[in-house]
This record gives sequence, C-alpha cells and structure tokens, in this order.
Amino acid sequence: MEDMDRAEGSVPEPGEDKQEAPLPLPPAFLEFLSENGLDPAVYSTAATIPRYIRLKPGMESQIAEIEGELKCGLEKVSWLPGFYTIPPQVQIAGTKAYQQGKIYGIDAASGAAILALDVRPGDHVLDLCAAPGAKLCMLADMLGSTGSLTGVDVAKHRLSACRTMLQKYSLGDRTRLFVADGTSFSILPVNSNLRRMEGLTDLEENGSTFSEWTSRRTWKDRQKAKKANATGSQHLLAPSEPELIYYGKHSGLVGLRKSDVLCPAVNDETCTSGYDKVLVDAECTHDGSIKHIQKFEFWGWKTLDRRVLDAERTDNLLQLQLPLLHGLLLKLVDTCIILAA
Ligand SMILES: C[S@@+](CC[C@H](N)C(=O)[O-])C[C@H]1O[C@@H](n2cnc3c(N)ncnc32)[C@H](O)[C@@H]1O
Repeated sequence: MEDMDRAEGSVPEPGEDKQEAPLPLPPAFLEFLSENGLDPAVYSTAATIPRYIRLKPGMESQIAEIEGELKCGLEKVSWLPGFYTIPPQVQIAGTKAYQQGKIYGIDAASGAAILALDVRPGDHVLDLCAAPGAKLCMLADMLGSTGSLTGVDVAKHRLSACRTMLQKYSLGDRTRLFVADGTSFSILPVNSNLRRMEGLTDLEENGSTFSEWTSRRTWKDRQKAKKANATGSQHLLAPSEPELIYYGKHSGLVGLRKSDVLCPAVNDETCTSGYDKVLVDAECTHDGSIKHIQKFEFWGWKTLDRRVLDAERTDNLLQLQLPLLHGLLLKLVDTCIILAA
C-alpha cells in the first residue's frame, strides 16, 4: 500500500527553497486535466497556499508562545474553529509546540469533513480507515468526556501510529482501536445493557474479561507478532478477526466479557444500537490535491503515473470504497456518513 499520508515535515514542502516554475507534469496527467477542464497552472501555486494547523483545545492562552516557537504569526481561520494558517514554508515537526502536543498538523479540508459530521456530546463515533489519525484526534477532541470513539484500519503499523498520537495528545480515554477490514467490521459501540463483570479476581476472570489496558503484551501476542514479522505480513493483512490494539479507561470495555464485545450473538437484543456518526476516509487518488501532486517533484514524476493515473489502481480504489460504504449501510449507521475521500 502506498503511503500518501506522511507525517508532517517528512517531505520538503514544494516551493520551499525555490521560485515557483511550471511543473513538468506528465503528459497523461496534462491530458487528464484538459479532459476535465482544469488549468495545469493551479498545480504551481502551492507556495501561495497557506499551511494549516489545529490548536489543541485549551491551548488558546499559549498562542503567543507557540508563535514564538514557530517563528511566525498564527492567523485564525474564521470558518473552522481551532484552525490557524501559517506560511507554507514553516515546518512544524521539529518544533516544541508540535512535539509537546499543543498543535496538530491537519489540513482545512480534513477539518471541514469532521466539522460536517456534527459530533454531539454522547455520540458513538466510528472512524473507518482511521490511520494515521489526524481526524481521529479531532473527533476525540470534539467528543471530550462523553460518548465513544472507535477507530478501525486494516494496516496495523499505521493504526499503531494512531495509538501513539492518542497517547501524545492525551486523547485515548474513550477510544478503541481495531485492526480490521472496514468492509466487514461489525463490532458495535459498547451498549449499556451488556453485563459488567466487576470485582472478579484475576483467577475467576481467566483472561475472558477486559481489564484496564496495558501496553505489556502477553506471551501469545508476542509469539503472534514474531510470526507476523517473520512472514512480513504485519504490514499487509488484516487479521481474520478484528484485533483490538488499544482501548481507553473510559471506552466502556473494562469489566465486559470479551466474547460479548468481540463476537456478539446474532440478533442479540443488547446489540441493537449502532454508531451515531461514521467517518469513512478511504484512500483516494489525490489528483485533486495541489500539495500532494507537487510532492511528486520530490518522489519522481514517474510515480505519479503509477500512484494516481493507473486505471487499475483507480478501479481498485473504487472496489475498496464501495464495499466500505455498503457494509455501513447494511449494518451500522444510525445517523450520518461522511465520505472524506
Ligand atoms: C486516507 S488514509 C486515512 C487517513 C486518516 N483518516 C487520517 O485522518 O489520518 C486511508 C486509510 O485507509 C486504510 N484502509 C485501506 N483499506 C482499508 C480497509 N479495507 N479497511 C480499513 N481500512 C482500510 C489504509 O490503511 C489507510 O490508513
């Protein structure tokens, strides 16, 4: 799987060190633009497009300090709460403000999709295709201390990055993270009707109920990881059953029987309510993203053909996106879907 969602600052920003010049876009891409009535000149304008950051809620009083660290002013985005623009050449990854979890690197389009989801206190939110987690963090910030958030991604190493993000920004309390294929994911939000097994001793519990999450892995898990490493499969395949790689203290799982949560009986009356809001952020071609297209100057223009223009790849993306939506419509959604791709 190609990784188009690189961490902030890992790829030089287009136009950072040099004057903008017309990009040597491949003929097939120029043809694609012409067929769709698009002016290729827009892809040379990245130097004029601001960079966006999101302020961690509660950090408003530290704006002056953050401006000092970033060595630039923060300009409020009037239509997107918590978002600010900074000049495009400013790199945030090496700054204290970013490392200490005061700001997020996230673009305005992503923020707009989350805002449109209209998350309300108490909502149970599902983020399908959650990694590396910029939107998941925004959802967690919006939920605050109510409701629940479930993040799902097929790539374990990418979902582990989400876990790191949640921990860095102290956001994981109400969150669960499942490595799973989103097209068949059917685990519901925790339902208050499920019986909690409280006050059991370790012996009685016998590993069959959720106790508080710990990063310490069992011998069985370590063996599994070793095997996956040896076969190189950890980056590629979803496990046949969803694998829970993180859950927060208030995600509702502590004290519940694993079997009730992970394999609920079909038509179980405790499992009738689905998620209130669902975000599906499946992979896309990125052909509409000026900044992404400019990055091919760094990655090599040939890879643009392979990653963006290849008809087979586009068809494959469609074959991924449709089942993701279809699965949701059949099983999960109470209220709302946003397709961010
Ligand atoms: C555009 S990225 C998601 C970006 C993410 N929402 C964020 O804000 O950082 C697409 C993600 O979809 C995941 N993905 C692809 N196929 C999937 C599937 N069948 N089920 C679940 N996740 C999938 C990829 O591993 C990748 O992490």
